[in-house]
Amino acid sequence: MSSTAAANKSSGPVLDWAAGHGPVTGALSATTGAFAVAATGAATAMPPGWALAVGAAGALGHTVIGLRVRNAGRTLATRAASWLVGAGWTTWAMTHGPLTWATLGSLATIGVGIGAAARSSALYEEAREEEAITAEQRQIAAELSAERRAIAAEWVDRIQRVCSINLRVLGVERWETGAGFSIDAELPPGGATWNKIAAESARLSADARLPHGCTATASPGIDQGRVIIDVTTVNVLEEERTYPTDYGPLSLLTGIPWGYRTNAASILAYLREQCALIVGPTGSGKTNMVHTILAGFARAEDVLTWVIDLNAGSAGLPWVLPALNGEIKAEDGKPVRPGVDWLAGTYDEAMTMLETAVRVAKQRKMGYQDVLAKANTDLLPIGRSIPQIMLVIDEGAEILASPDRSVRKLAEKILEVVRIARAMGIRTVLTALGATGSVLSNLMIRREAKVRVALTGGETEGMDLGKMFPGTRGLRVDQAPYKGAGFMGTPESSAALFKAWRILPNQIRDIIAATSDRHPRLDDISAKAAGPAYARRWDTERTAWMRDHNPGDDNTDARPSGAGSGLKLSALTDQEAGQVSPEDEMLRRFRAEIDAQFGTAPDPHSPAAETPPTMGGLNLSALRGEQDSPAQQEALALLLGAGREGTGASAIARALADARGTTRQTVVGWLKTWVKDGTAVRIGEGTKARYVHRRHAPES
Ligand SMILES: Nc1ncnc2c1ncn2[C@@H]1O[C@H](COP(=O)(O)OP(=O)(O)OP(=O)(O)O)[C@@H](O)[C@H]1O
Repeated sequence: MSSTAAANKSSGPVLDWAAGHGPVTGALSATTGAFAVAATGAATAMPPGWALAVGAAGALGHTVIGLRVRNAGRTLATRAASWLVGAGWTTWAMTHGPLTWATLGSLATIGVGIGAAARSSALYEEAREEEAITAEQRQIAAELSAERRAIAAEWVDRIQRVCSINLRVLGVERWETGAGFSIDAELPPGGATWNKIAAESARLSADARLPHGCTATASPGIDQGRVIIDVTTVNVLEEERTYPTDYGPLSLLTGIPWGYRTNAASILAYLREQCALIVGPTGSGKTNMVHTILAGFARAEDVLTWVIDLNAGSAGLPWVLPALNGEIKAEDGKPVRPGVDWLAGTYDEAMTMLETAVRVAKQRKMGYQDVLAKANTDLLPIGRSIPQIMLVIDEGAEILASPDRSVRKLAEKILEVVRIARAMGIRTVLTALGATGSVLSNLMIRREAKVRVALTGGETEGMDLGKMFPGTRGLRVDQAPYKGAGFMGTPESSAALFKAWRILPNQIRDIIAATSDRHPRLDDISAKAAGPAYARRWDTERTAWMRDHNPGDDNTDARPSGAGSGLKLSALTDQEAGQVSPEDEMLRRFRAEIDAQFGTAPDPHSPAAETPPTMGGLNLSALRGEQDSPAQQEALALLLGAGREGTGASAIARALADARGTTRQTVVGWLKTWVKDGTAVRIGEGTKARYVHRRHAPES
């Protein structure tokens, strides 16, 4: 660059032949330039032949550049002529003196002439360019429509050959994802239907020599005389796609994404009224799929997820342990809530959960009569204030099919939830290793669980796609020989190939952190029905199995220093480690998290808190039970704040009525529960009866 500049400097003024000029500036520049040369040349007695030489060089220079940028011959001629005319005038003016009327007048005329010629050549150039662009577009369009015409002709021919139906193609559209195209066609008169083509999907795919995993599927068109045929040409199921990292809020009402179709579009599960059944043999990617489902529920603002996993909790634990262990913190440094609302890993806990679900459903039916009447519906309006409970039961189909008597009791409860709770916002997602025959013979499941997934992962044994997706033909297990891939059908989207996103453990942790503040709380009416069984779901003895089953934790003894991969109790001080059992510590920590969100006082049950609290914040730890309903939490705080004097149901209800709308009857229910479980003590009888928190009760 600098060397070019230096070279230019040494060789005098630079002539930029490519410099742009419009018709006016070009003409002005030419005439003023010519006049200046003529005036200077005359004054300095320059030989007039020089002007001609400069003009010839100018004409040559512009012609070369013009050729290089592919100007039209007409433009080249105009420019060269301008230079030559200008040079001729300069030579004449230098010989006769530039300052005469004749020379000046002729110069002005030449200027106007050059301007007009330049304008006309510019217009010509523009028109030429436009014409070239249009021709190019015409060619692209012609090629495209030739391609479309070729596709149309090929498929008309194919469908005639395979299905004996003579279609008239109305349009062919290539997908933006580049993974295939859709054909919109008219069925011939005489009663041909789209199903006939749909039924021949496999034969059509084979005839078209589509790659594995690609299909030609027919679906209804805009009316019954039309058909849409979607043809995938690129196998997106073959690649591994991780769960999209946008963990933004979702709603059950607008659908939860469970994976993607062969055209790379997401597929949504609508579960307000439907239950779901997911079948996948070992190694097909079923656990991964359950995590994808739990991720969607965690992101939803109107869902509380209850998980039953009697298989060592592998489906639920990754959603609980990182939060319980304090391994992850929210952005503001606060502890996070687990990604699921309740996890049952033992038979007893599962039974407790199912019984609670039945109670909640029944209570909702009674307690929300006014809400239903006001909304003029028999479907409970689900939202953040009344969340839907999604009961995810890993290998639930095996529970349903079990001959074991005690397991049958669980099965009966599952079926009861499925049967009674649709309107009241409790739905189930059952997974199955393969016992679909016996499960699908159950009328209740057939009727209520219409969101269905069959993960094949290349497994052909025991896969009865016909039973899973009745009425859908042309699905073959070998079309999806990849882990995490299979078929999914919902009432809104007919059964077709799909793949679940791969979700990695660090994504699960990120989702727990990102959604911690988003989870709803169980509404008061449901929380009341759920009672202590729900409120104490994270109690030590009830969560002990999580520690026992923690992967890699082969020594289930207390491990206070947090060594190894078991529950990490690293937050324990040395002193506490010596005195507190790991179970109590886990409970203490979890309560501390709740306290961190709602109060400030230490847990009186931990050794460090034997001295009375010095601060007067909410102390939910003191209540030995996580109370999820905010109204209930406030009621407990009022009880605690009432000290030795105690308080009564009316006083608590009065305090809560405005902000929470809590009735006296509800408070009476809570007080009874607290007396029963030892949280509160009832003192006095009749009108003098009052309730005192056990910390302030006379005997303590
Ligand atoms: N959607 C997916 N995309 C890509 N790979 C997947 C997907 N799902 C699962 N895999 C792969 O398959 C392996 C097995 O998945 P997963 O553990 O979910 O299967 P599973 O059916 O639950 O098997 P098991 O019953 O043995 O636990 C995973 O480790 C992963 O490598």
